[in-house]
Amino acid sequence: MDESIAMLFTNRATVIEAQRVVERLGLKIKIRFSDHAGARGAAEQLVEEGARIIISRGGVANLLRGFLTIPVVAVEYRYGDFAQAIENASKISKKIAIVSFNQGIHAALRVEQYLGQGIKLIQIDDFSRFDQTMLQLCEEGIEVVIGGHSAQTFARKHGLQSVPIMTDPHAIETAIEEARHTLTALYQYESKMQTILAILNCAPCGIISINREGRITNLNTIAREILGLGAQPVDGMHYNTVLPFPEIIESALAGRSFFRRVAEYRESFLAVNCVPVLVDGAAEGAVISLQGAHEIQIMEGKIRKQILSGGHVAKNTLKSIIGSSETLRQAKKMAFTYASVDSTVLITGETGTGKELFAQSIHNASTRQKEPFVAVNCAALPEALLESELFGYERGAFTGARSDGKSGFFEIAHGGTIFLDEIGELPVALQARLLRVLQEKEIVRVGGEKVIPIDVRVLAATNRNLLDEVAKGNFRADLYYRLSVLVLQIPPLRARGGDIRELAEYFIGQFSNKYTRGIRSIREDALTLLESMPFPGNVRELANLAERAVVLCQSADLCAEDIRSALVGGLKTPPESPAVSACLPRLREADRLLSLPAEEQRRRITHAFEEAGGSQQLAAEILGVSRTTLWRKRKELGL
Ligand SMILES: Nc1ncnc2c1ncn2[C@@H]1O[C@H](COP(=O)(O)OP(=O)(O)OP(=O)(O)O)[C@@H](O)[C@H]1O
Repeated sequence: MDESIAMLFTNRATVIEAQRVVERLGLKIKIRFSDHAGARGAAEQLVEEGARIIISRGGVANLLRGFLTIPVVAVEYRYGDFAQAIENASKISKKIAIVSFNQGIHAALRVEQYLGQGIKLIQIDDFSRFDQTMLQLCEEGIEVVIGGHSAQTFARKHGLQSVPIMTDPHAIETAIEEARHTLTALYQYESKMQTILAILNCAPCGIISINREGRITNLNTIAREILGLGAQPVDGMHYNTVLPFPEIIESALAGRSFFRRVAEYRESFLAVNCVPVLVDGAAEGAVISLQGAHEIQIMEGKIRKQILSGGHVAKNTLKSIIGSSETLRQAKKMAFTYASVDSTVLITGETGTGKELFAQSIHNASTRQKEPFVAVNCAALPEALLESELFGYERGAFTGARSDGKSGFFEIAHGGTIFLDEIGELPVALQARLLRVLQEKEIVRVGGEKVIPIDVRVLAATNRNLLDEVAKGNFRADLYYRLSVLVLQIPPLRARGGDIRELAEYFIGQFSNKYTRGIRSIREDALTLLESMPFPGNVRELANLAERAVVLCQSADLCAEDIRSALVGGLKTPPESPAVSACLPRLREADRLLSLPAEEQRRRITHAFEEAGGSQQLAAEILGVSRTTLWRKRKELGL
């Protein structure tokens, strides 16, 4: 630390005294002599050499404080210094004047009172007054001047005798002590400042601090980026040259805090927080934090992704779609093409054909693949809940609403894809809202007012003929056209020829692994049987059948008999006849379910539920329909 202290004196005696002190204390402090004229240059040189604090005396200390930006410590004049000087001066003449800068005057006053000799005491605060002071002293008959280096020089110039004020070594020691304390405080202050700067620069938002006058005292790199300031120096500039929301800042300077204010800035928006810096209850300045709307959206997306990881991801890709029939290959090719654009796709096809599989694959082949994929089954949620689930709700929107509100599926899907399955089931009132969202690309939460911009690709699916629904007035024509910018038709399994074989092998292999059944092969009779079946529940039905057959299979070769066992009401009853034809009516029964009279449908569904012990999934499997079809049916039938 001592290397950062330097001494500069214009009096050789003081230099010698200081050298003695420094040597005695074993310090490494630089000591320089300079005449009065060269003091400024000598001080600047010392700063260049690394001095962080300078010790000087009297008028020179005053002079240095005027232009140096580092602290200057003055060696004090002491009572004894003056007493000694007066004694020396008295030997020359009794007509004595002490000419001192203000620091010395208090010690000198005590000497005058003590001696009571009518010694003249002159306080000087500016070099320019020396000449005039000496002239006046000559007129008054003064013969000896006691003073520092400057006073002595001027006294001699006007023909007066001069006596120096010597420097007490203890005063030098005290000055060194003071310099060390000041340096320690300076280091602590700098370390705090550097910490604050580091905090500012690692904060994920722009931060600006201003003083009471509204002048900028600090701003971090992100604030520069947000405000487009480049490297332009802004310290000391008034905030209104860069920040266009004076009402918030002025209120903060009056002591109020603001959080999450939205301010317009260059055709975009900024989220602004602004808090006053309070000292003894009064605002001494303010700190403003800024976030660009775009950055907030990116951050939100990342957070959402972290929170939702696993929950809203699409697992499947085009590669996971099994089957090489021409119709399926065409559908895959079209899906791949659709993945390269951002338009809405309407995916149509019978239940269980793989519409969601295709939706996931489109998402995963698109540029949004790293963003959320949110699948919503419009038929599976009660109408009353669907709106708030889709669009979210604002704090206190309805009784029981979580106090902080909730983001809806559209917000969750921000940056990614939303898959609206069973879109044909969307209530008409929500159809109008959805249309607005698709057109405006922004949502307003239920019970809220704030417009939230969203960037979401919409994929919708239906197993209904939507145009028929439009004709019946159940589906808005404008929404239909908005959704069907691109259409992807997934062919039913019966139109895919060889796919049944491929899929059967795939599913049997999968379930054999899952249940560790060790099935080595699938006998040709099993595959032929499967190929001869109509599969109204399409791939889902085939997968379910394969699962049951694997569980029932007792050997390493899965045969037609295992398939037949699986067909008969699932795991319970063995088939009465091994003939393929005997199996078909059961499948067709499932197929027919949907066209049976309502009463019969009701009976069968109730029965299936009883059989399934209340499980919707199992009941759907027993009936050979998808869960959502079953859900829809139950809703229609009021079950
Ligand atoms: N080509 C395929 N390859 C592998 N698995 C498939 C294929 N097609 C469908 N599946 C599987 O069949 C099941 C049903 O598919 P998916 O849910 O995508 O059908 P969906 O048409 O959306 O049905 P719904 O209309 O009932 O919602 C899923 O388990 C899916 O993984």
